[in-house]
Order: sequence, then structure tokens, then C-alpha cells
Amino acid sequence: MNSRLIANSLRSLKVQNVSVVGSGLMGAGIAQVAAQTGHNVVLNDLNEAALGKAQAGIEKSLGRVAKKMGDEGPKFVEDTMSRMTFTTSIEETAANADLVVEAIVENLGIKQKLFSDLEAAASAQCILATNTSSLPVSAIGANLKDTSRFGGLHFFNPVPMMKLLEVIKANDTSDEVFQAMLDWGKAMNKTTVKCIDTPGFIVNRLLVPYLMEAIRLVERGHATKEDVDIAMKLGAGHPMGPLQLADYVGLDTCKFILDGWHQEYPNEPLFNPVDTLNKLNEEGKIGMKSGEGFYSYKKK
Ligand SMILES: CCCCCCC[C@H](O)CC(=O)SCCNC(=O)CCNC(=O)[C@H](O)C(C)(C)COP(=O)([O-])OP(=O)([O-])OC[C@H]1O[C@@H](n2cnc3c(N)ncnc32)[C@H](O)[C@@H]1OP(=O)([O-])[O-]
Ligand SMILES: NC(=O)c1ccc[n+]([C@@H]2O[C@H](COP(=O)([O-])OP(=O)(O)OC[C@H]3O[C@@H](n4cnc5c(N)ncnc54)[C@H](O)[C@@H]3O)[C@@H](O)[C@H]2O)c1
Repeated sequence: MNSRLIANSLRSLKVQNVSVVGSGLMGAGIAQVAAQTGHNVVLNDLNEAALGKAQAGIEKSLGRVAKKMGDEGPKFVEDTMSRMTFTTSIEETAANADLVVEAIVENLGIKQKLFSDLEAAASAQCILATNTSSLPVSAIGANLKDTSRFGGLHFFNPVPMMKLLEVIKANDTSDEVFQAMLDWGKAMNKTTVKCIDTPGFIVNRLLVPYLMEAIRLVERGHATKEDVDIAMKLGAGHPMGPLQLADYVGLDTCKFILDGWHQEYPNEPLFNPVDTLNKLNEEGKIGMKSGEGFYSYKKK
């Protein structure tokens, strides 16, 4: 390739039109931040009800951001919302996208099928990325015809507040695509870190054992859950203690990740099942979203 062609192909990887598939907790947050930072955004979900809920959540979150902006707040909300489109059509989602970020249910088969559909509907230059928490990125993209345009973009909850973005190089991610994902992270006002495709990348590989050890410590009766949370907030400077954070993430999500890794790595004791986690899940106490987990969140 001559130098002009190389320059053109690199330029074509600049991301302006962003589509997000899955309008739940993470997808809505990613779409919101993309629109806040000047991108044209299409947010996709399976049904209108999910999209309606996402739109209301985004407006509420933007309101919280706008509150700190004084007189400029209302225009900021209006401008941000004007850059967003909501749809259930995969064709519309992929049509003009420079980048599609997938944030659907954490299920390998469903994610693989979605990426095959996206590849068929998107342009050849479009970058495809997954926000998976715990699955191997390369496996999610394994059925793509062009695996070089695929990688991982792992955001943190709540997306509008958390400054980090992990950018994951899958087995075949090209250097150009990886660089474009890093550049886009900056354009999203996130601090990026690079990681290869290993279980949990950086944060979750450390966070999952930490949260599980905190639960085991309480199970052994070495300290109360309240004291463990206070200790890690005041002694380690964390914004939330580990039991609070497990409730915030969702105890169903914690269990899903732990069970998957235990199955994959049965000899790793850090990934062994945790009795209290299983019991709370059986009782339907899965954290903040259900009103109860380690703590109660029911309005009194
Ligand atoms: C087995 C283990 C499994 C691990 C699972 C891993 C999952 C995943 O892969 C990785 C993760 O995400 S790991 C999880 C990673 N996540 C963590 O580790 C999170 C750790 N926690 C934190 O960083 C803080 O506690 C928070 C930022 C959540 C809340 O901040 P706070 O100060 O404690 O309390 P506050 O009073 O509520 O909020 C104060 C102000 O912040 C603003 N604001 C807040 N939310 C907003 C939103 N959605 N929109 C807009 N704005 C928002 C707002 O201005 C608000 O003021 P307002 O007057 O009320 O509008
Ligand atoms: N929750 C977290 O803290 C967190 C943090 C980082 C990464 N993640 C990852 O992000 C992804 C999404 O997590 P979440 O917590 O936002 O989930 P969620 O359950 O809140 O939202 C998932 C959304 O995807 C939609 N969906 C499912 N299948 C779809 C399909 N085929 N096409 C379009 N939409 C579809 C659902 O209707 C739902 O609205 C998961 O892979 C998860 O591991 C989650």
C-alpha cells in the first residue's frame, strides 16, 4: 500500500457515528457519554419498552450532570438528546456506524449471533467491539469473517461517572483498529488502559477475588459486613466497601461470573463457589436492584 492509501485507511477509522446494542444499564450509559462527547449515537434494543426505559434513565442522568453546569445545563441536555436515535432495527443500527459497541446479555452464543448480524449489515470499515465483563473477547468475535476489526471496550458502572475504559486487543485485532479504539476512549473523556484478552482483563481479575474474599471473611466470622465495608472505605480509600459494591453490581452478576470462571478454571481456589452468594441468589436477594442483598434498600 502506498503512503496516501495507508493515510486514507487510517483516517477512515476515525469514529464519529457510534451505535450501541443493548440499552440496559451499561448500554444506556455508553450511549449517553458518547452523545455527551459530541458523537452521533444510535441506541438499539430488542423492544420499544427497553428503549423507553433507557431514554428516561439517560434524561435523568443527564439532569444530574446538568445540575452542576448552571445556566448551560438545559442546552447541554437538549443538545445531547438531539444527537441520539433509538431503534430496534439492526440494519438502522449498523448502516452508518463507524463503531458498534455491544452491551447485551452476558451469553456467548447470543453475542456471537449478534456480531454475525452486525457484520452483514455494517460497512467493511466499521469497528465492532464488545463490553463483556467476563467472557473471552476473541471467542465472542470468532464467527466474524473479518476478525481484525473486532476488540473489547470494557466500561465501568456507572458509565457517566467512572473514568476508566479498558481497551482489549483480541487475538486478531489489527493495530489500526486497536489505535482507533484507544483514540475513541480519549474522545469519550475516559482514561484508557490496554489489556490482552485474559479472564477479567485488569480490573475484574483483581476485583472478583477481592469481593469474594470479603464475603468469605464475613462467613468465617472474622468481622461484620459493616466493619469490612467501613475498613475498605476508610483504610483503603475505596468509594464503596466490597459488600456494598457486590450489592451495587448485582449478586446475580457476581455469581454468574464466579460460576463461569470456576467451571473454566476448577483448580483456581480464588474462583471457588461462595456459600452466602449462592444462598442470597436462591432467596432472590440479588442486591440494590431487587431491594435487598447484603443490605436492605427498601424504602421504609
Ligand atoms: C464477582 C464480582 C463481580 C464484579 C462485576 C464487575 C462488573 C463490571 O464488569 C465492572 C464494573 O463496573 S465494577 C463496578 C465499578 N464501579 C464502582 O466501583 C463504583 C464505586 N462507587 C462509586 O464510584 C460512587 O459510589 C458512585 C459514583 C457510584 C456514586 O457516587 P457517590 O459520591 O458515592 O454518591 P451519590 O450521592 O450517589 O452521587 C454523587 C453525585 O455523583 C453524580 N452521579 C452519581 N451517579 C450518577 C449517574 N449515574 N449519572 C450522572 N451523575 C451521577 C451526581 O452528580 C451525584 O449527585 P446527585 O446530587 O445525587 O445528582
Ligand atoms: N452491569 C455492570 O456492572 C457491567 C459492567 C461492565 C460490563 N458489563 C457487561 O455489559 C453487558 C451488558 O450488561 P448490563 O448490566 O448493561 O445488562 P442489562 O441486563 O442491564 O442490559 C442488557 C440489555 O440488552 C438487551 N438485549 C439482550 N439481547 C439483545 C439483542 N440480541 N439485541 C439487542 N438488545 C439485546 C436487553 O433487552 C437489555 O435491555 C454484559 O456483557 C455485561 O457483562 C456489565
